Amino acid sequence: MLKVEGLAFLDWEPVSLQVKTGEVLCVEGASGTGKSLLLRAIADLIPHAGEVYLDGVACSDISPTQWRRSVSFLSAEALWWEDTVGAHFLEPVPAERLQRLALAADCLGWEVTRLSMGERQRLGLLRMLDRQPRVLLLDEPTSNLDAASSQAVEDLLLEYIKSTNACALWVTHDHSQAARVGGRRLRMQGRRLQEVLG
Ligand SMILES: Nc1ncnc2c1ncn2[C@@H]1O[C@H](COP(=O)(O)OP(=O)(O)OP(=O)(O)O)[C@@H](O)[C@H]1O
Repeated sequence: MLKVEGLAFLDWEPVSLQVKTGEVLCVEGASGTGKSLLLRAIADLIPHAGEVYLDGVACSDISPTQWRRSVSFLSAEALWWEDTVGAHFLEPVPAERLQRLALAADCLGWEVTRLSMGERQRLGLLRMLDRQPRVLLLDEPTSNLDAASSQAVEDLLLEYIKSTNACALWVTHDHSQAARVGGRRLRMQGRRLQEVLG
């Protein structure tokens, strides 16, 4: 479904990989090894060589807006550009989703400036799902969350991926999270991406 061929950025070795429908591929590696750069290159947010295909369609053959709507990058620190939370959403957020992530029922009416780091992260995730992406590029999606909130986010993401036939590349520093959510695991080391065996 997602095919990355010879994707090269800065002086990292070219990356080739495939992520199948319904699959979650975890990316681990020490800080500064290039995990975020990899996700940003796949989302076409930074200059790169090589090509990325979604269901056989090359990124270079469609508009950047179309690509990023389908292949969505979630930063650990999501940006907010409107004054209120709700102005960032295209559709009403189901009350059940807010409740699952322990978010207040009225939080869409809040000013963005009042949000805690954890609220920003959980709402950033809901904003991404609001666009119904096919590929989720998740950069430490639970880095600001406590254990219970992290579990709720993992459950929601896995349910979304399964029910919509999406797929994900999931960057995490948490080995237990990688074991819970991922099948295949990859590691960034020495400017190259390697498969973690066993
Ligand atoms: N435009 C750039 N030019 C040169 N180096 C860059 C550029 N952008 C990022 N870097 C460097 O590339 C390296 C990898 O950055 P990246 O954000 O991908 O790391 P990471 O593996 O996601 O780290 P962390 O786990 O700390 O989030 C860092 O040393 C960063 O300073």
